[in-house]
Amino acid sequence: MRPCGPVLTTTPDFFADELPLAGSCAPLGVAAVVLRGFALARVDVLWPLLQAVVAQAPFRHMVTPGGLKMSVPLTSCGPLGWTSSRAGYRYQGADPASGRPWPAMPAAFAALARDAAAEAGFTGFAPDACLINRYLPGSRLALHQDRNERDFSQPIVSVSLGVPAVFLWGGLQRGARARRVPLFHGDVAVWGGADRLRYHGIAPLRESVHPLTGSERINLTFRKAGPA
Ligand SMILES: O=C(O)CCC(=O)C(=O)O
Ligand SMILES: [Fe+2]
Repeated sequence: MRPCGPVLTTTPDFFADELPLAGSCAPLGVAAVVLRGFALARVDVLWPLLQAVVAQAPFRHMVTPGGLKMSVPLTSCGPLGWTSSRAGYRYQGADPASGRPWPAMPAAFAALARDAAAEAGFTGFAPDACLINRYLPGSRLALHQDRNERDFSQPIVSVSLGVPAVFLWGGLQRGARARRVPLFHGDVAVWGGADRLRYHGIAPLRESVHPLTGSERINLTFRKAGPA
């Protein structure tokens, strides 16, 4: 992993501080890092590809196994898509809303995930799932582990677009105190190895405006979900 500077623990004024951070890197753990602005130079390519994915598989609110409507609507691309329902959390090859396969993962998405993983020390990352979350002001994601994947030797690569958010970075136990780490447009968080099962979440999104996404934050989470 490349050398990392100190973690930014306060939220600076949005956007004014975004560009100076680009290219720096903030350690989250022994095998976890935020690569500041890693995706920025690729956004012009990623954004229209994302619109095409969402046109085929629109965002939808899923229901938790406990019967609650999730506050963050989501969709997926790639061979496998993460789903939640009364029956539990699982990866599926078809979009339950349409019965059709999820849209293909654009090559530029997979390349970004591979390159960010390599930058963080995980070479050869080949995601088979890209979960896409859409946050509106007030949307949040409760602390959770990403643990529906088969192979925990593979990292998680998480790309932030649009309005900044506060990433809650916890421990290996649910009760551990979570650090608050701001994530900006273009930042890529990567966690694996000893940090692969760290609890994490997103604090309620603040009201803000970004030139690309308006009041929204979009997150792309790349995983290797299926068998090797
Ligand atoms: O939106 C984020 O940055 C995190 C998303 C996440 O943890 C998930 O979808 O499992
Ligand atoms: Fe997660």
